Amino acid sequence: MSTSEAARIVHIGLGAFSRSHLAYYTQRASDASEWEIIAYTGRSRELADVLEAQGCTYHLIERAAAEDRIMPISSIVRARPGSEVSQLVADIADPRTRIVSLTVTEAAYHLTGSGTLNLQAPDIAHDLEVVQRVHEGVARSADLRTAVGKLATGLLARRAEESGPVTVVSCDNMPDNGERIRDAVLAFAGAAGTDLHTWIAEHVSFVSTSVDRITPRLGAEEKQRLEVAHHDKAVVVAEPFTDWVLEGKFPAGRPRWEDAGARFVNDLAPWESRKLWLLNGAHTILASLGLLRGHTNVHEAISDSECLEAVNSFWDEAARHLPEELDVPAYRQALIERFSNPRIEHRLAQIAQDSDIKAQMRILPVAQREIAAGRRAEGAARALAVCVAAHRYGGVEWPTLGPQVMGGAAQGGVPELHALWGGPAPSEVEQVVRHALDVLSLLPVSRG
Ligand SMILES: NC(=O)c1ccc[n+]([C@@H]2O[C@H](COP(=O)([O-])OP(=O)(O)OC[C@H]3O[C@@H](n4cnc5c(N)ncnc54)[C@H](O)[C@@H]3O)[C@@H](O)[C@H]2O)c1
Ligand SMILES: O=P(O)(O)OC[C@@H](O)[C@@H](O)[C@H](O)[C@H](O)CO
Repeated sequence: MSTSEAARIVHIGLGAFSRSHLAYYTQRASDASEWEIIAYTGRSRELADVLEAQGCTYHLIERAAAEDRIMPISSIVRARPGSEVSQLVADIADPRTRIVSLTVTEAAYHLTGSGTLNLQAPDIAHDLEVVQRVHEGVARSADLRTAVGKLATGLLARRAEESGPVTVVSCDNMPDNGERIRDAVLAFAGAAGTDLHTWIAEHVSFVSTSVDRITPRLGAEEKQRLEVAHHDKAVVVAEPFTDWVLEGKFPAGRPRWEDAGARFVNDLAPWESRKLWLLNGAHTILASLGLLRGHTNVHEAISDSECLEAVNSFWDEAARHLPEELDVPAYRQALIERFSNPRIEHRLAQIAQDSDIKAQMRILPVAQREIAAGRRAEGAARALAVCVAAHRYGGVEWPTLGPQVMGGAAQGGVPELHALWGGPAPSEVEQVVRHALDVLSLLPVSRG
């Protein structure tokens, strides 16, 4: 319930996931009545309009293989389109705001391969120009496009209004997500002519998190069916499993998310690697190879022995770089069951979006660790090769694809693999590319 005294979480990137995760944990905290979420979409307006028209409440359906559990959610009190930048900036600067959270997709951070803000990215360059023109009095911050630009501008306004400390929480599937958004904000502010280092060090905490709950985008038919059944145009469907691991301080307070199962740890890195490599890495492999092999959903792809084998050989390599205490065998077993849930329609095409950026964060680190340990990284190499193949040749039948990929190898490897790799010496890249292509050529494609 909205009260003017409630502490606020300003969320950027209202979508399916923030509604199955952040809103769920906040609603289930024992001090939920003291908190409210004001949510902005990243850029589209439809969901904000739909939610506002129904009082921002909606149903979360936890969909198990056997049955549904339905939960009304009401922790969001305002839903606005990301285009309302002036209001978003004012909300970030408002002293009632204690947390700013994000789920805007990995691509929205506009990072280079090494994790720094890409100041040349067209949308970032656009926003830097807007900030410059705002200083000159000839533009409004309302014209900002990127989450980084909006967040940096909101924090600048908070500094000007002396509204006190605040915590930024990234819930996007990226390693070191808190550190990356902090560095991106500092780089953006610096490029815009403002040094925020000292103020941020004293007033803003950037918390890193690992978020885990499969929440697919609904297909049109299912959306319509659920709308009729629940009189709700904004139903969210997620798997029953959920996990949230967080590292960092909350100087302005936070909801008691631990009451809903969240875990606060001193070192997020192993949790994050387990989740990003095993779950998201496997998703990226399934999306690439599964689409090439004619599948539509995750549960179909995981039941294909070729896909399962590709996932398992990548997992075997990843597991060597994860601590025993995290019980990787149990997590792997649980993942197979989660992926196999036939009532979760998680479309491979959705997961395959921006798969080049995702592969850099989910698969490449395992390949690099394996090579550093003197091994051939066969599973990771095959995974990277299928990502590149799907990215480059998606929709093309294998008989055409095979010779094209092999032709690329003859010319010194697939250029996208080189671009993806970024790290080790070229000879190692060649070795992995060749091996990956050998493996690829052994993968028969069954369609229809
Ligand atoms: N869906 C899941 O299962 C899941 C699980 C864990 C983490 N996540 C994280 O949450 C993110 C969002 O997932 P979702 O299911 O809510 O997706 P969604 O498509 O339902 O919502 C995405 C949100 O991000 C915004 N956005 C997209 N591209 C953007 C861009 N370039 N710049 C600014 N905003 C942009 C959209 O406007 C929307 O508000 C994922 O990319 C991932 O990082 C999702
Ligand atoms: O959301 P993305 O696009 O980063 O990745 C697609 C899926 O791998 C992802 O959404 C998983 O379902 C999720 O990370 C599970 O917790």
